[in-house]
Amino acid sequence: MGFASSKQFFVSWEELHRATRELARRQLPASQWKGIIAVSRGGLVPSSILARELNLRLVQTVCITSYVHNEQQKQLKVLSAAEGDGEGMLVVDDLVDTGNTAKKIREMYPKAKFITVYAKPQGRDLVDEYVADVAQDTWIELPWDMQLNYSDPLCKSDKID
Ligand SMILES: O=P(O)(O)OC[C@H]1O[C@H](OP(=O)(O)OP(=O)(O)O)[C@H](O)[C@@H]1O
Ligand code: HPA
Ligand SMILES: [Mg+2]
Repeated sequence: MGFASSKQFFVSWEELHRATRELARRQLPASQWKGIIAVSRGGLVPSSILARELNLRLVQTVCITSYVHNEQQKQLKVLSAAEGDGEGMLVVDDLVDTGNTAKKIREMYPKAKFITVYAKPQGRDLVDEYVADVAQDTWIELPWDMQLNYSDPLCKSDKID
């Protein structure tokens, strides 16, 4: 779990799909968009769903990796990036948390519309549009990071011989 997060919000594939379709609906008419820039990796699945819904065939990526520097500060490194200033493009990420990634994206693509599925308070003003609010102290568990597991019932039945 991420530091500074005391709670967890578990997102199923169905819920992610529903929320991302809602995000797509809000981007109509699709004719205003040239394509999508997916913020890899978290933005890849939402971008695929958006591209299908909006019938956009141009899907590019910006590949950013973050690592913790000096035990505290998150540093970002851009491994590869779609060219241009983002004009006519939707830049898509799964979520905004502290807003570090969003700040970098805005610098790189000042003319793009930056959208995410989930947003926490610290970063939400940096996003042009998002679907669901999540509290700052809550870690979002995304479906590709989870698996189905057996869960014990709340009450165990006594064994009958
Ligand atoms: O608002 P922030 O605090 O910057 O956090 C949000 C970013 O963090 C996650 O990506 P991460 O850098 O963990 O890499 P990933 O997409 O490859 O999982 C998420 O996908 C966002 O891109
Ligand atoms: N969940 C998953 N990845 C993240 C989060 C989160 O809440 N915040 C930053 N990266
Ligand atoms: Mg990411």
